[in-house]
Order: sequence, then structure tokens, then C-alpha cells
Amino acid sequence: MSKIQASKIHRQFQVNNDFGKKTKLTVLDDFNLQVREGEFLSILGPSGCGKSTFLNMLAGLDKQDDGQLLIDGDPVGDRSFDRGMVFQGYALFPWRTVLENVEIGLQIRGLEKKEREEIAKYYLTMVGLAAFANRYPHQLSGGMKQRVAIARVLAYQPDIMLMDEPFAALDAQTRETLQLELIRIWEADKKTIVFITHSIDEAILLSDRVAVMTARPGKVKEIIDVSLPRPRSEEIRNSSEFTQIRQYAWSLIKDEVTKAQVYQESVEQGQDTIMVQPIISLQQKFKDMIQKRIGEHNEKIG
Ligand SMILES: Nc1ncnc2c1ncn2[C@@H]1O[C@H](COP(=O)(O)OP(=O)(O)OP(=O)(O)O)[C@@H](O)[C@H]1O
Repeated sequence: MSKIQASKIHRQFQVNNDFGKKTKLTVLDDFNLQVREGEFLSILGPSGCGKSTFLNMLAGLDKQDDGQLLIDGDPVGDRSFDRGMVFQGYALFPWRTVLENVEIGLQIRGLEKKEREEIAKYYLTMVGLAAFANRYPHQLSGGMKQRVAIARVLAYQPDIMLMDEPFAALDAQTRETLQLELIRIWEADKKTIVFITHSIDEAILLSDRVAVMTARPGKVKEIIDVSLPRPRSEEIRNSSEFTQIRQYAWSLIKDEVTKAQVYQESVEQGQDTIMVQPIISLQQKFKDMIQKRIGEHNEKIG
């Protein structure tokens, strides 16, 4: 049995178009995905294709209009599942110290102060922040805050970890360090992780499988098996297998990115999906215009 099973998920939102008229925007349609127990699965897709919408449904923060979303065989919403979420924006409580932030989930689980402290310190050490336990979030860098957010989810020990572009706001160096830390932690713990990213390299480096989504309305276009050996390290990025997977992933996603760009926010037109002039044909038009002018100029100068 799959840990997570999404079948024929449909989700649309009511939005206002430019004229203030209410209209419907289909975000996910016929979205199907299975995530295995203990798997690290990344979702890669163009902006606005519904990645966060799907993750929010898994977190129980949103609900599909149609289709079925199961965790351990039960519909999400029917019972409470152990899920921990890491967002792009850290979501730390500014009035609590680093240690107290990591303790929150454990408090919810009813652990005694002493036990909470012991566990929180262990996970803070794991993410390299033991020395910062008594600081407040505003005293930390972005990378450190994200480490705290990760330590908090790890300490809570959820069954499933949902990560929505957790490293997107970080500088490249911190991002790479945290990617490697996450690999190390996951390889030791093997929790089921659903990870959203815009980075093909990040998805390949971390994942067992990568689900590539289409442009909106989003569905899974293809799933790539990342059969790179584990444990993985930085060097794996330079291997020929990695390059091959990267090229293949890019070949799948590049059309979707173009499509996402050329589908004007349909809401502007008050329709669900309206195709505006594709960028490709615009590019050709501009090329033709430039060529024509060059021709005219050359004729003039003889
Ligand atoms: N609650 C909502 N009400 C109205 N529209 C929404 C709502 N939530 C999401 N949307 C719209 O649904 C579309 C998909 O949003 P979503 O955040 O799921 O995309 P995404 O793939 O995660 O995008 P990105 O990669 O840019 O973060 C967007 O056009 C967004 O504006």
C-alpha cells in the first residue's frame, strides 16, 4: 500500500478577474500520484501549476473538489495524521528562543519540560545550532532560521514531512549545505518526504523519485526514477548519470515552463484556460521584424 495516494484530484478556486468579476481557476485536474513509505519524492513544476495547493491538501489545510487523497489508506481529513511542514518563510515564533521554537511540537505531544529540552537540543546539535539555543529568531541569519525550522519538524518526528521550497530564500552556499544536511538526516531516518522545489538539481540530488508536473491545470506529467547510489554527496552532481537525469528532467519541464508563461492568467479574460499568442510565435515575429529592418538598412547603405 502506498503511503500517500492521490487519484484524479481536481481543485479550482474562485478568483476575481481584472474587471472584478468572479471566475473559476482550475489549478489541479486529473492529478494522480503515489508516494511510497519512507520515500523522498520531489515535485518539480512551473510556477502556478498547483504544487503548493497539493501540499496544502496533504497538510490538511485545503481540500480537493473532486478525487481522492489518501494517507495510509484513509482519506485526509477523516483522521488526524502525523505531518510536519517546513515552509519557505521559516514560520518561527519571534518571542520564543531557538530552543523553545524546536520544543513546540513536543509540547503539543505532551512531553515534560526536561524531555523536551533533551530532544530539542539533540536536533539542534544535528543541524549545527546547539550554541544558539538561547538566541531569538531575529538574531539568526536566514539559513540558521531555516535550520531551526527543520530541527523543529525533525524533533516532532512526524510520519510524513512536507517541505515547500524550504531552501528557496537562501543564498546558494547555505542552500547547498542544507541540502547535504537534509540528505544526511533523511538517510539516517528515512521518513516519507514530499519536497517541492523549482530546482532540477536540488530535486535530483535529494530524491528517490521526481514527479514532473504540467503547466496549470497541473497534473503529473512523468515520474523520474533517480537511481543514483546512496549515501549521496556533493560530488554526485558531477557524475554523468546526474547530468543525464538533469537533461532528461529539463526536456520534460521546459515545454511546461513555456506553456505556463504563455497561458495568460485566464482570470483576466474571465475564462478558465485561454491561450494567448505563444511566446515562441512572438519570438519569431520579433526576429522577422529585426531581419526586415536589417534588410532595409543594408539596402539603404547599398
Ligand atoms: N486560496 C486560493 N484562492 C485563489 N487562488 C489560489 C488560492 N491558492 C492558490 N491559488 C492560485 O492557484 C494557482 C496555483 O497556486 P500554487 O501556489 O499551488 O502554485 P505553485 O505551483 O506552488 O506555484 P509556485 O511555484 O509559484 O509557488 C495560482 O495561480 C494561485 O494564484
